[in-house]
Amino acid sequence: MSAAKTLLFVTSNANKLAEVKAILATTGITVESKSIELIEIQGTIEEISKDKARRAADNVGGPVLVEDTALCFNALKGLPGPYVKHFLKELKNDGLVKMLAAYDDKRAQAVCTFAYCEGPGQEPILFEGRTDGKIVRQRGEPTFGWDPIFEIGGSTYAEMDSYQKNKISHRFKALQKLKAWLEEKHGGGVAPPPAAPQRIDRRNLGGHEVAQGGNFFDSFGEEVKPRAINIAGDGMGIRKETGRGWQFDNPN
Ligand SMILES: O=c1nc[nH]c2c1ncn2[C@H]1C[C@H](O)[C@@H](COP(=O)(O)OP(=O)(O)OP(=O)(O)O)O1
Ligand SMILES: [Mg+2]
Repeated sequence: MSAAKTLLFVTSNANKLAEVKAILATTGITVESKSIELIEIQGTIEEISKDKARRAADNVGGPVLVEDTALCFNALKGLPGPYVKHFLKELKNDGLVKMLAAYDDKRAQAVCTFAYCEGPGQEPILFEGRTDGKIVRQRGEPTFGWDPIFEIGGSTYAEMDSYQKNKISHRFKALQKLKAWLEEKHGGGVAPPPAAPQRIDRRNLGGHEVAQGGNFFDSFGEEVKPRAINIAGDGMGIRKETGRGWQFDNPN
């Protein structure tokens, strides 16, 4: 069976989903989603992504796409890497910055690894994207994970609008490879992107879309309840219920 033009992206992260949808919006590939918090093993980035894909395929009983993101500090030989989620949860961005205080080398790599698995028992295929940057003190809106501390070309990811980030990001680069592979599989059947890419504000995650899959979690381990709400009458947003009350953002 050939790869489908509709992908079922299994993730618990609403921000990832929003970026994947934005990046693939003009390609003719439809992204459906299911929110499952998959067990993540210890190992290399590749081993973790493949295992995640197998678990997701077993869970849904069909073709799935998953993704694992790592943030690799040069001075720390690639750590925290795929374990960055736990570091971020406990130490926050400020603590991640402090981890490099003893080192002059602030270089880091953002690594995105998509794993596509055709179904239970099938070998997952990997598509990896890497973006070089450096770790700086927080700048920009803390909308998505470690975006405020990852700087490239003078701006942190968090200081860029979604269009800028999605042009250079680790996720974009990985999806380019996935797209090329799908095009090959379909013999050119996937539509090429139109000239002008769609501009999507990644702070407005589209409550309707992300709400379909179930529950999402942020990097701090708190459940995010996507709701369709209208902020100032000009967009959709996410309403986040935390122990501290309601917030209108989703920082994971
Ligand atoms: O572009 C990004 N910019 C900033 N932060 C990011 C990005 N992409 C992932 N992140 C954060 C989310 C999580 O704290 C960790 C990856 O962990 P990771 O296991 O891949 O994500 P997750 O558990 O939130 O979702 P999933 O259900 O797809 O595994 O880095
Ligand atoms: Mg995860």
